[in-house]
Amino acid sequence: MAAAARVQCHNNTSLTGSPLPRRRRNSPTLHFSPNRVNFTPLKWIGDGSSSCTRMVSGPSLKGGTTTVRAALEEEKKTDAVSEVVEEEKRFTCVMKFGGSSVATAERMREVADLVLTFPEESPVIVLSAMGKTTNNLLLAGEKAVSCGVSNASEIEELSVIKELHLRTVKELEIDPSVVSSFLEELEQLLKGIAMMKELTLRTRDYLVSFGECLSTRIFAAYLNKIGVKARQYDAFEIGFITTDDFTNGDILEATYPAVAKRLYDDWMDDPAVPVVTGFLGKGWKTCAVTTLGRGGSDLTATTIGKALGLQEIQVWKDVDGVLTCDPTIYKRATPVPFLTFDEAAELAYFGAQVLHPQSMRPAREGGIPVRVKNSYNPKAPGTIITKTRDMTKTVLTSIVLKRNVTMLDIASTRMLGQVGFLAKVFSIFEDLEISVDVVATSEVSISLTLDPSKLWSRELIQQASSCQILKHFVLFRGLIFVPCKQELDHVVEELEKIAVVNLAKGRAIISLIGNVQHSSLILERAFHVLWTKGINVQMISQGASKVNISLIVNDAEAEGCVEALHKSFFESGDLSELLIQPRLGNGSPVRAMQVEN
Ligand SMILES: Nc1ncnc2c1ncn2[C@@H]1O[C@H](COP(=O)(O)OP(=O)(O)O)[C@@H](O)[C@H]1O
Ligand SMILES: N[C@@H](CC(=O)OP(=O)(O)O)C(=O)O
Repeated sequence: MAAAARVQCHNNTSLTGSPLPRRRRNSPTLHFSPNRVNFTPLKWIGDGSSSCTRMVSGPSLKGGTTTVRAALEEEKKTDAVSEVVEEEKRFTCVMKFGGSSVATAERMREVADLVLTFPEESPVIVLSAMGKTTNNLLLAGEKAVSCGVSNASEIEELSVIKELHLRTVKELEIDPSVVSSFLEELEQLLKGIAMMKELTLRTRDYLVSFGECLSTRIFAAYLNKIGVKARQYDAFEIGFITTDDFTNGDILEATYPAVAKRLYDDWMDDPAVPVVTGFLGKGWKTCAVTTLGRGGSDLTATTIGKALGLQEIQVWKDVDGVLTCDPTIYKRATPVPFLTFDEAAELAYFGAQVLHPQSMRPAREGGIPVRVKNSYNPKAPGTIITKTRDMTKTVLTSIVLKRNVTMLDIASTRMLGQVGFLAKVFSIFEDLEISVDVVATSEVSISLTLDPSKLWSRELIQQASSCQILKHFVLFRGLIFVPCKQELDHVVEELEKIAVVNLAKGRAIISLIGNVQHSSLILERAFHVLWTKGINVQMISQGASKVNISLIVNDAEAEGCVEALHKSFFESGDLSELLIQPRLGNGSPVRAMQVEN
């Protein structure tokens, strides 16, 4: 990113393959140059030949501007030049900042500085809600259901949200009216929930949307204040169309052209850095605000990346990239420099909070690299995620833990043949809208695990830090979900019509993300480690994705397993050396001669 991007084109030939819609011509040509805290004319450097070269950034403005004018006059605004001029208006990247990156006024300032340190970029900014605001909104909503209308204004989390946002605008010295009407509306909404004594999924999505609506308004106002022209956008107003699955909306195809058109049209009319709400969309039938699932701002960023055909998607977090395991589980986790979309998607699906499970899809489809960076440590190289990478020396990339998993062993009562049996089992899960994570089958039985975030009631009770009985609950993004016994009983009841069911709670999935081409080496290591610790693996599955091997163990033992596995795979020498030294059963390397034989 440090080097200036150069785009070369030949006169009278258009730039081919541009994913951008055609735009009005002859509009003023503007370039995002944050060093000057304003937009400046782009620079051109004529090379005297039949081709012209556009310098996207560089030290001198003067000569470049003259050259543009000369070129425009000389060429009488030929198609080729017009195309180059249009090309210049492209956004180059999307920069998404998560809640931890914009948790306070100071952090917002740092993020603005960070954006300004990339003068060669013409970014679209995506923001999440400040700090823990989404969790606080959810908790406030839950409390409102039972607190009574007269107490709704006193909900502790509402005060925390108000205080944080008012303090932030004050510290950033921007007009409080940017947030005040939203905060009043939020209070009214909580009173409404208290009056109805009900919090539907639709209302819940509307409620949490306040977080991103507030953070983006503050940040855009701050950029404007420091002289960088910025424009705030609510994603649900600019074409983010989703399914009507409240709390878990899926982005629909219509989103891509709609978002591209809106952002480009606005830029052409009045150039300004777009600051877009992450996480939010609009249901295509209901037209109500939807959310993309927790952590959904990553998906917003990759969707914009694909829509605009950008060069890069950056997701800025509070860690030095994707790490070899969750640093809150084992602190000696280290950054993984390169990942494929498949590895990242698998890692996210199997529980690594660092990325939204669906977020890799648009990036993969658009072939756009995703860079995971640390906004607290921008110098760290981070992780770059691309379609392919050299896997020859890769054994294991990362270890992911998904906790509080329920495992079901389902054995056929032989009322159905094998094919009918599997189909019936899965149709039961489909009817009950319960996701299955890991599956292992034999002719007459099937073992599987259920996705805890789907299975367990959405009822929130309290924040993790104050809970004494953590082990009995699903912990998800700092919130605790109480188990919904009814839901589970219902699954078992349905399955028992065709099978004998054994239900085991308190399990964990340890996913080994890596090169499954070397599965024997991975499994040999993993089983050796677990055997040494006296741990029995209860189920194993090698995913069709070719990047994941999942092991099911008791939840209580899971963290210890991750730590031991991490030590063995990442802290005891370079495993790739073993790839050219196949081992004998006793663990000793085979001699080169024997390999050749
Ligand atoms: N393999 C992993 N690599 C990096 N972070 C991980 C991993 N697994 C879990 N995490 C957690 O994900 C967090 C970052 O994700 P998230 O909280 O969604 O960031 P943000 O809110 O900034 O987008 C980290 O602080 C870390 O605790
Ligand atoms: N604010 C939403 C969306 C999001 O993406 O957040 P973050 O980027 O902080 O993970 C959430 O907490 O789920």
